[in-house]
Amino acid sequence: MKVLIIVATAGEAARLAGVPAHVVVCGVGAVAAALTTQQELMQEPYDLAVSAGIGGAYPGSGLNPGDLAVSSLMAQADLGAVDGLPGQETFLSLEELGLSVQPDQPSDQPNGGIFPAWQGAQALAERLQHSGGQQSGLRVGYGPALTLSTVTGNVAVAHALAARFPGAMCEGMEGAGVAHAALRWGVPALEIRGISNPVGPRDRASWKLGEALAATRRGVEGLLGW
Ligand SMILES: O=C(O)c1cccc(C(=O)CC[C@H]2O[C@@H](n3cnc4c(=O)[nH]cnc43)[C@H](O)[C@@H]2O)c1
Repeated sequence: MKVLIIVATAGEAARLAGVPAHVVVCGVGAVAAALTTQQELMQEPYDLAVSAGIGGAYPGSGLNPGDLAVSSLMAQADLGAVDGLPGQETFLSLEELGLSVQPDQPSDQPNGGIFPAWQGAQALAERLQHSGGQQSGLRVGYGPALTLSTVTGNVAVAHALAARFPGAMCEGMEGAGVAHAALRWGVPALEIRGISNPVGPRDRASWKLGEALAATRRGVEGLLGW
């Protein structure tokens, strides 16, 4: 299987050195990720496009820093509108607004920026949990991977996002961009995130970057059968 791996930063790419896949650094954010994915898919055919790197774990995911999240879907979770008075705001998704990221979709089936993951994702998560996980204590979660342009910085918003996406595992800033570009090329997509921090109040000093990067590599190696 020929795999394209998109990471946001050079530090994330360095920790994937030597893996048998094409690893590309896109910069931070879904737009950067989509543009880079598109550019790579235009140049060569791939069987799978993967958004990989560090990420936050949602409350209720059961994941802690150093664990691993494998996506069941990639969602651009902040696409929509906020309605209502201050303190009583509700979020309206693109689907609720009758809008779509795919202009060719029938108007009664809008795509609100939610992209299903590669069909092998769940089996990968189970395999990683049962093989590597048992030896090293690595916990592997399988569920929605949310993409946001602004990192979530408080518990209330973290819970609201987790309520909108039941079973939400992780938050990053690129996954839906990779998935959106891949969809346009008919290439399956997947997101793999090593957990660096809980989603919520910003406490950058406590992030477990080394452990998160190691978990990301474990996930990528498991995917590539390496
Ligand atoms: O200093 C900060 O507040 C800060 C906030 C977000 C990310 C960073 C980075 O240095 C890494 C950028 C990279 O990290 C991913 N990431 C990691 N944790 C989260 C999160 O809780 N929510 C969203 N994104 C996260 C993201 O994909 C970026 O590419 C520093």
